[in-house]
Amino acid sequence: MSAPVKVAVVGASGYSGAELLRLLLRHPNVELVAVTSRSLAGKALSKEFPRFRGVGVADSLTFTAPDAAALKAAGAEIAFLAVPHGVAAEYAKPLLELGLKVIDLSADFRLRSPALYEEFYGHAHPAPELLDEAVYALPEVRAEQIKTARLIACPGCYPTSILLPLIPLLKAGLLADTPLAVASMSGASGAGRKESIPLLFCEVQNSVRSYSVPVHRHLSEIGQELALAAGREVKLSFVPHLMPTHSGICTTTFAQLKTGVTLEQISAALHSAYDKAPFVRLLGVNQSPDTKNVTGTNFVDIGWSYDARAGQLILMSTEDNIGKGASGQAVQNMNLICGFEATAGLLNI
Ligand SMILES: NC(=O)C1=CN([C@@H]2O[C@H](COP(=O)(O)OP(=O)(O)OC[C@H]3O[C@@H](n4cnc5c(N)ncnc54)[C@H](OP(=O)(O)O)[C@@H]3O)[C@@H](O)[C@H]2O)C=CC1
Ligand SMILES: CC(=O)N[C@@H](CCC(=O)OP(=O)(O)O)C(=O)O
Repeated sequence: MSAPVKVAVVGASGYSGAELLRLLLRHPNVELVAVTSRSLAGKALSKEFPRFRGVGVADSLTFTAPDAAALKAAGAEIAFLAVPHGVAAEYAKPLLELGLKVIDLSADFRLRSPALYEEFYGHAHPAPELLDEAVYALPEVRAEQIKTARLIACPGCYPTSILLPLIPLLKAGLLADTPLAVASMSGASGAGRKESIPLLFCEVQNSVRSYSVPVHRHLSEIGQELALAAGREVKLSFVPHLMPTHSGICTTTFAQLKTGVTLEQISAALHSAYDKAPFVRLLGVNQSPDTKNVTGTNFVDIGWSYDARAGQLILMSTEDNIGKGASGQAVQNMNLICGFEATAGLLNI
């Protein structure tokens, strides 16, 4: 067996960072060499996350302050960036210059257009010169480009659940050119591990609420990727909701079929796209996916239905926001870059 790849996690104290640690500590082809956090620098990893005690190298790792040169000196070949957008680009630049590959979980390299980034993120792009080479890394859609990339932009959590059912249908030209409507619900870990009154247990429990209407920043990347799939602009409304769970995303999308298109054609397009995709589970017609079946995994479960009375196609998908929606997908991308088994380290259920 070849030597394991040496990896570092920047932002290892956050929710997606900790999920990366969980996956990487048990990955058969990976050696975790550095974990960073500004606030926890100097603290032992297994003191902050006792669940990792005794697992792999966890007991010998201590958080360090994030510094590109130090990660290089630790031997890292790949750096995962699990830090906020706006910040990630600042780390990506020196890491790439030092010869590391970068797998970014933030939104910094997802959009092709710096102007679109500025419109949706409220500040100028910190490293527009890197946008051309970054790959929007949905492994089921862009595997060949991911394999040779040195800068990976992992898709957002909501977008992953929305794009996977829609892309094959748009590519096959099965959907009418009418606006799509999308409603998604996310567990609270989607908002990150930060102090915030609206995210306190007592504020979140027994409550489901929509937010960021009418424009959530994920509309930018969803629109970009749907347009690439359809070869035309695709209009959509998107309403996210916060639900009182730790994690999980449940998405429902309403679309209209082109005249004459049947549900059998929808099923065929989805099966043709995903029958060989190890992390997309097609549940079938009138089958509702459930977040509890994907929590802690890298799976996306997809069901679909047709409401003949309203003339609406209904696409239903579930995933774990920090699994397939973030850290699982990031590891799936690493597996592609490194030529590992597609499922290496990811077949936890
Ligand atoms: N949570 C989720 O479901 C998903 C998250 N993402 C993306 O992943 C990234 C991380 O998200 P999440 O894990 O939720 O965030 P958290 O708030 O839970 O964690 C953020 C991490 O980044 C570190 N950090 C914060 N500011 C800086 C800074 N200026 N420089 C260096 N490190 C910093 C924090 O540690 P410290 O402050 O100690 O340095 C912490 O380790 C974000 O870009 C997010 O949008 C993507 C998909 C889903
Ligand atoms: C519940 C919740 O608050 N979710 C977050 C999802 C953010 C996220 O993870 O954003 P990226 O995927 O772009 O990195 C939000 O809506 O802002």
